[in-house]
Amino acid sequence: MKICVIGGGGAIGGYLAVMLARAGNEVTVVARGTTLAAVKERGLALIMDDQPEPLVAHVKAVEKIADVETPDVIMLAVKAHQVDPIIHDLAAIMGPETVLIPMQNGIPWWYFQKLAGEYQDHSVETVDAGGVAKKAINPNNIIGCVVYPATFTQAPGVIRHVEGNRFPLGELDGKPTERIQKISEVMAAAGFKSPILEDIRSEIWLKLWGNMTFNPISALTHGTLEGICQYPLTKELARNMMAEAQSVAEKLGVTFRVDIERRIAGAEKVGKHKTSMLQDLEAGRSLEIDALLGSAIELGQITQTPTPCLNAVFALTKYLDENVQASKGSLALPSVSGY
Ligand SMILES: NC(=O)C1=CN([C@@H]2O[C@H](COP(=O)(O)OP(=O)(O)OC[C@H]3O[C@@H](n4cnc5c(N)ncnc54)[C@H](OP(=O)(O)O)[C@@H]3O)[C@@H](O)[C@H]2O)C=CC1
Ligand SMILES: CC(C)(CO)C(=O)C(=O)O
Repeated sequence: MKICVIGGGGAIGGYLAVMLARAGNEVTVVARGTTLAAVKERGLALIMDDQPEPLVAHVKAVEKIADVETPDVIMLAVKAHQVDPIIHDLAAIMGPETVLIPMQNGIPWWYFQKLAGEYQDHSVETVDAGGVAKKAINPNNIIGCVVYPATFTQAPGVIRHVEGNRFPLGELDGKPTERIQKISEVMAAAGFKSPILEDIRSEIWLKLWGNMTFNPISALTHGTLEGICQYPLTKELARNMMAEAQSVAEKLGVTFRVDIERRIAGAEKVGKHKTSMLQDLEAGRSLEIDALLGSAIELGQITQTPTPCLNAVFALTKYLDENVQASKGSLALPSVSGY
C-alpha cells in the first residue's frame, strides 16, 4: 500500500512509518528541520524493548506535502494545532479514493460529520476555527482512528516505543467497508492491532478521558501517569473531570465500555510515563490544550452541561502555555526523570 505519513518523523508518525515500511508498504514521510535531515541521512529508527537492535527503515522523506505522489492512505500524525496550516496542501495531494486517517488525540474536526441527529455537521471551533478543515476535506475520504500507544522522540529521527500497539479504526458512519477492512489488515501485517469499530466516537471519548485529565494535570504538576493516579488529590481531580466529560459525551449518544475507576487503573499501569503534553512543556513547545480539553468544554457548552473542573484546569493550563510561549520556552522546567 502507498502510505504517506505527515509528521512521519514524530513520536507516533515515526512509529507507524517504521513498522509499515518494514512490512513492505511504500512509505513516504513528510518531515522538517533536523528530523528531515536525520531521516534522509540515516533513515528512521525505532527502539523497542523487545528488540535487541533499533528497527531502521529507509523511507522516502520530503519536506513539502506537494512533493508526495497521491497515496492510497495518508496518516496525519502532527499535533492537533499543526493541522490547520497544512490542510489545504494535504487536500491537494488527495485523489478521489485516498483515505485520510487523522491521528490526533482529542475531539477531531470531523466529529459531527456523517453523524445523524441534532448536531449533524456542527463545526468543532476549538480544533477547526471557521470549519476550515471541514470544508477542505470530503468526509467520505476520512477514516477515524484512536491512537493508544505511547511513544516519544529520543533524538531527531529516533523514536522510542513505550507501550501499546492498538490503533482502532472506524468509518464515520460505522459501516464495515472493504477499504477499512484492507487498512486494518495492512496495520495487522505491520504488527499493530486495528480492530474495526462501529462507533469510533465512543472510543475517541474513552481515550480522551485520559488525555483531557492526565495530560494537563501532568503539565501543571510534572507528575507521571503513575504518580498522578497514585496521589489521592490528583486522582480525585481526574475522577471529577472524567465525570463531567461523561455527562457531556452521554448527551451526544456516547457509551463508555469501562467505568472511570478502570480507566484510571489503566493509566496507572502505564507507569512512570510522561504524557505527550508534559514532554511538550519541557521542550518549550505549544500544548495541545484546545483539542484535549477546550473541545470537551465546547461540547459541554453546546449540550448545556456544566464543566467546572474542566474549565478550571483549562484556564490554568492555557495560562501556563501562554507564559511558556511568551518566554520562548525559558519557563519550561527541566526534565524530572528519564526521558
Ligand atoms: N506521543 C504519544 O505517545 C501519543 C501521541 N498521540 C497524539 O498523536 C498526535 C501526534 O503526536 P506526537 O507524535 O507525540 O507529536 P510529535 O510532535 O512527536 O510529532 C509531530 C511531528 O510532526 C511534525 N510536523 C508538524 N507540522 C509539520 C509540517 N507542517 N511539516 C512537516 N512536519 C511537521 C513535527 O515537526 P516539529 O517537531 O518540527 O514540529 C513532529 O516531528 C498528537 O495529537 C498526540 O496527542 C496519541 C497517543 C500517544
Ligand atoms: C500517555 C498517553 C499514551 C495516554 O495518556 C497519551 O496519549 C499522551 O501522552 O498523549
